Amino acid sequence: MDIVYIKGLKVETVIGIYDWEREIRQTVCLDLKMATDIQQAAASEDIDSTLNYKSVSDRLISFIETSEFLLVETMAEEIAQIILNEFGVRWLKLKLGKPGAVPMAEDVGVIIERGERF
Ligand SMILES: Nc1nc2c(c(=O)[nH]1)N=C([C@H](O)[C@@H](O)CO)CN2
Repeated sequence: MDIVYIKGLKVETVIGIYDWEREIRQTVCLDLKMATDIQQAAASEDIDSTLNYKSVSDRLISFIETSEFLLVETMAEEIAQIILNEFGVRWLKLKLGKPGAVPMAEDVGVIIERGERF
């Protein structure tokens, strides 16, 4: 199993449970590992033979920028389902951080795995 990854993808969005959070945009930061097989692309150098991290990034940026979730849990789950359903990924690990949410902490958030490893 090979991995295509995206690290430190930062997107501004409306997220949070408090009234004041519904009035501002905050940064969420994604680290994403997606299982794939890179051998065909490595041999052919054909971008269509692999998982295009630019395409995944663009889709997620668009989705997150227009979303208005209360919880990071819900956003993480929805992101995972987009990757599994739209990009044919069979397993992923997603870290979704909300840096700045807890001033005394460097970062807070969730880490989830979805799908089956192969
Ligand atoms: N497990 C979670 N805990 C908290 C969340 C969350 O989304 N998941 N959200 C908040 C607030 O919105 C917080 O980010 C504001 O500081 C608190 N706890």
